[in-house]
Amino acid sequence: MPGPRTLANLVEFFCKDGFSRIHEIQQKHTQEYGKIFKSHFGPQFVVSIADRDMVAQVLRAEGAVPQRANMGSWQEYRDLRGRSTGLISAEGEQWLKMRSILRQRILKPKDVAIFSGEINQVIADLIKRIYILRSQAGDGETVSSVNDLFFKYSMEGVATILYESRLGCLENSIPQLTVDYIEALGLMFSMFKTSMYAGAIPRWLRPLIPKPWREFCRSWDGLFKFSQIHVDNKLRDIQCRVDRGERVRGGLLTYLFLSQELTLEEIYANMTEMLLAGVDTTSFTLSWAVYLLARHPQVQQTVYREIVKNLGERHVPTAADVPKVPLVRALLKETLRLFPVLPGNGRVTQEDLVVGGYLIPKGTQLALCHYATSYEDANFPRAKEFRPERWLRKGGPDRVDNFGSIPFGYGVRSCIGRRIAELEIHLAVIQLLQHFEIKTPPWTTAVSAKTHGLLTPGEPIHVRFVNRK
Ligand code: HEM
Repeated sequence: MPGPRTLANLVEFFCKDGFSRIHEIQQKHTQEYGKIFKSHFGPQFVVSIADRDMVAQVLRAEGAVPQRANMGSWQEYRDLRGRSTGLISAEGEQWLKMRSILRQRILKPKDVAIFSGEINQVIADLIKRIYILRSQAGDGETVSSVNDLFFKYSMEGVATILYESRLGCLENSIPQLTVDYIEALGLMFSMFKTSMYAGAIPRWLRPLIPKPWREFCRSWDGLFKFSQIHVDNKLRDIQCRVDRGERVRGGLLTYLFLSQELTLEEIYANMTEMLLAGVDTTSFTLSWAVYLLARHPQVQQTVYREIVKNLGERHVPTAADVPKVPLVRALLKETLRLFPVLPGNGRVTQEDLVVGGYLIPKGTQLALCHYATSYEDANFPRAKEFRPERWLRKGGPDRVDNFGSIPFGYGVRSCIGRRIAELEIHLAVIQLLQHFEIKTPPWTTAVSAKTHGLLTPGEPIHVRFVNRK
């Protein structure tokens, strides 16, 4: 099997900061070595697959308990601190148990549709915040770095559903606990790269290169601490109500606490990992969606017209309204095709497999190159262009069997927070367009993507929010 030489790969990643260009390297390697190629990352051997049909073959063949990657370093941290694993880090029976409990509460659209009201309250705060930020700008319209704003929105939105409580991220003065949390999350975000180093550097080298592992542990400490405080606060509240003999109803956390299907440590771990998985992913996607709308006024106008026609200028939408505006859904799909938050995903083969004519032994780490397949003209005609309407056509790319763009993954191990993210983004896009015409300030240039664990906007995105006439 062809592939880059080990030394070339090490130089590319560790000396030329290939970690921030993983998406481009995927495309480059695909052009150089074909749609299936091998690479070495430190001690890790990886087979990369950048072909839609081969990706489909691998994912369709997976069993009841797929493994995404070697989570040794995550597991080691949890053992060190006596913590449980959550959905992302757990494997085998432990994962299966937690997944089957959590999937019953948040995986179906109707499970999260009930949170429309809570999310709309967060959106009302987001819009208030936009008015405040705009009024502070020289032109009275520009919000600098919507990345920051949407980060706060996503965090508030996810936390509202996960912790059943508000954090105050969109307030003028953010509570200290939340500030600490944002810091912990920032640390966690910077951890992605550290995490790769921590995983790639063998244990015996740690005394010589201690920083990645130390930072890795420090960021996890911060994340667990934040989550635990919020979970404990909510659980105390629930317990008081139970003690008072009240009939307690609530969302996910209330259910998990009262049903006792998960241990307290498992609840902490899952809340921590879901928050980790849910904030940046959603905020980057919303930032890109708004960026694309600003740069494509014609598309924006078409989406806006559909909203006004089918929902009205001021109607506050709920999840039930989203199917009435198919272009909004198409916008999200097209945004995630052009900027898949996870530019690549992984699977460890559970059986020997023959893919692309090669025998891949059981236990091999596969890298599924979603970024590369998303930009292939054969999968998506004029793939570089932003054309949300491509997702509307019958028989178009939005087929269940199109593995060219699967931004939430596929199968039993796919993203469990998909419906939460969609709800947050769909409702926010509708209301933002109802309130504002979204434009780019004349002084801004194109923003490119970089990989930072996730595919993120490489620079701040500045946007003008112009009042609708
Ligand atoms: C636009 C937003 C999001 C995108 C693009 C995204 C994408 C993904 C992808 C690609 C995976 C891997 C799936 C696979 O291996 O097949 C994943 C897993 C996961 N996501 Fe998301 N995600 C998003 C938002 C969220 C949110 C809001 C949450 C939680 C509230 C969340 C929680 C998780 C968890 C816990 C996993 C691991 C599932 C498991 O291993 O069983 N994600 N996500």
